[in-house]
Amino acid sequence: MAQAPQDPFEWIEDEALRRERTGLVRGLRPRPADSPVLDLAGNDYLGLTRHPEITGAAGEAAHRWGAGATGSRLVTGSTELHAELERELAEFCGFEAALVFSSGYAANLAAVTALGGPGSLIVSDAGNHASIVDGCRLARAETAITAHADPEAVRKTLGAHPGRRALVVTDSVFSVDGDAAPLAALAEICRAHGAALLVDDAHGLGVLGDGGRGAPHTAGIAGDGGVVATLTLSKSLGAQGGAVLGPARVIGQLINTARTFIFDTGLAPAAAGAALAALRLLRREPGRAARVRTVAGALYGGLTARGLTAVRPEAAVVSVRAPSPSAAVEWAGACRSAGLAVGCFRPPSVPDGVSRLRLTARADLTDQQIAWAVSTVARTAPAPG
Ligand SMILES: Cc1ncc(COP(=O)(O)O)c(C=O)c1O
Repeated sequence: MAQAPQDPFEWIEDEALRRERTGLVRGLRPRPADSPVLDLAGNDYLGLTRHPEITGAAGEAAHRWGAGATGSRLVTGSTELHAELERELAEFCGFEAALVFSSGYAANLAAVTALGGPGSLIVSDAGNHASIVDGCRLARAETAITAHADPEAVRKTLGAHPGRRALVVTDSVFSVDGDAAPLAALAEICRAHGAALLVDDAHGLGVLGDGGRGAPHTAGIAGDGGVVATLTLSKSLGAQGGAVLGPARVIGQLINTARTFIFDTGLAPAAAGAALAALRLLRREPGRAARVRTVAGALYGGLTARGLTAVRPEAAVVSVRAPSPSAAVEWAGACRSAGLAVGCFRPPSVPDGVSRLRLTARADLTDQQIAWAVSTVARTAPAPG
């Protein structure tokens, strides 16, 4: 008798069961447009995503150029919006040239794979964002993972491979804990070893330094011939998309070899228009960057004064330690029920044993909202285990 055919997705149920047992189930919930919840989970650091100037620019761009880019820019060409955005981003952050991508994720895949090819060495910080990790996997280079924010480990690794083409890659501000990379030291080490340095400044743009020009500019390394940066347009600029900034010859190399540029539809005109309008607004109102840092400091100060363990924030991310994945989920849920949305980080987004609530500072928060957010997080905290 013929056997009943096997269920091709039985394994999914086994995995789902395992996630349930370990408190790691993820799911989507509806997001009403006019939610009364105070949002400290998103990355709208400058409070620009609903700013009428930005949404207006997005609408105008879509009206003029279409809702989508319709293809790769190598096929359909570059709109003046894309060109202006690239010119102004590069100039603002202190680099020679820029190239925009459909996301920060795609920008990181592009930069890591194009600059760290087969035969080369990539030296990547253990705390780097998943898009860098994936870039390393796709690059087909030898990858050395170094201890978190440890320049001496980078020096030692490069020293063990003299004369080898090498790329050192790091987040400027790390996504989970909001701590900073030692950029000046890394740049000096890279210079001494003839290695390139790639800095993912997703969390620095719009927040760090003079008017929000970002971490490489602040560290005084933006114009170095060996330094390249990646950005996202989806956090401080309130839009969507990503960019790579660096010497013109690096940008030329990306246009010719980066698969996420060549085989991906270009950045949507609405996103390019919104990001450009946000960048111009930031230049007009540079105080927004400093305000984000003040708000982050006030959140951190309030939370630690109430006995919670948090990491001193370098930019907008304020990370609070949770005792376990399930405690983090319950804590974030209790905050939401009280009207406060906070991020909840647990494995596999972060290493085992590391669960966090993450609050993101926003320039448009009032002092009253900050005080209320602090008291809500403290009041809903799980009892110390
Ligand atoms: C450090 C870092 N790099 C890259 C990205 C990816 O950017 P995007 O969301 O634009 O793809 C993020 C976003 O979460 C990030 O935090």
